[in-house]
Amino acid sequence: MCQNCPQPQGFLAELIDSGLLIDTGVDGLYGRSGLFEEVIARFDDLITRHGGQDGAEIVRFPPAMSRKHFEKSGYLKSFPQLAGTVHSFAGDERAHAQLLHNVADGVDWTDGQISTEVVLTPAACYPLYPVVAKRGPLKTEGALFDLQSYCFRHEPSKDPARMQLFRMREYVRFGTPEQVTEFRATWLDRGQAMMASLGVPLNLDVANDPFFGRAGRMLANNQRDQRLKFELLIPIESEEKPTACLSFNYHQDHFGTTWGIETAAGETAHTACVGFGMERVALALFKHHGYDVERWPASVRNVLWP
Ligand SMILES: Nc1ncnc2c1ncn2[C@@H]1O[C@H](COP(=O)(O)OP(=O)(O)OP(=O)(O)O)[C@@H](O)[C@H]1O
Ligand SMILES: [Zn+2]
Repeated sequence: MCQNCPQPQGFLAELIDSGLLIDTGVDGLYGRSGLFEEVIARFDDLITRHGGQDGAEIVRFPPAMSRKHFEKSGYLKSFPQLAGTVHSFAGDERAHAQLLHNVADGVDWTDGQISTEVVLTPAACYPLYPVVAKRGPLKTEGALFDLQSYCFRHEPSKDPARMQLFRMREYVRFGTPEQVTEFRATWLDRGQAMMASLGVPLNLDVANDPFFGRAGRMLANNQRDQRLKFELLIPIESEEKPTACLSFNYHQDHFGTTWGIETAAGETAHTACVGFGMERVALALFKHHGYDVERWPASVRNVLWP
């Protein structure tokens, strides 16, 4: 073991010692144990038990998306600091020899890399909008989707709840402003009831996204003032700064305009989503109920293992 490298501390160290998370040497990039995955699967099932009756269309994308779609989505305007792009080698044999030299010398070997047609998915719903746009105008009842994906965000941290690669389950609603705000109101109630049944302390608050730069601060203020984003917070790494485990976002016509998605009446569609941070919820359960799931409160076990 590296003697001079800082070793994980606090909750992260406990998670690694207990074997639930597996250290890779990169902050925010962890392997998961079978037990950790079992808890994720049980929570995934709980979400379906709360939302499955709404008739959402289930869609799963791999954890990468079209670079063209990503560019058009506007993500780089708001969050250039979080984006992860996929590059690849495309040189000749000389360039290959140079690359191997650079690797051996421990110097940057990536300058010859060229961008591929894929980038890493930043939020589970991003690959969906162009697909919905391509289908043409929505039906009168709008549309509802059930998504889950690994997502990448370049925000390396020692906080185990802030990962670089994590799973997000989402329900995404498309329709008129009334349809979409009703969906969000329903999930604000449901999400709180669902998490309360897991016996963890929670608190709902208005929030904003970490928009980049000076223009971003205005966007963030506007998002807060208009109450477009709510987060269900649970203390994980810190009591003072609880962690967003569920997010409820009303995008207004942002994605409808970006992608040209129309309602049945020919208006620009509004969208909203509820996002569940799968790893964050699992971490919250281990934090508040301990590492031995056999000893979790019976009420919580009954909810997860009905
Ligand atoms: N770095 C991360 N690691 C693990 N889960 C995350 C991370 N970022 C977001 N999530 C989860 O995905 C959900 C939806 O993402 P969203 O963009 O709304 O989060 P966020 O507002 O960026 O979170 P935060 O404010 O903590 O950065 C969040 O509610 C959270 O549970
Ligand atoms: Zn974030």
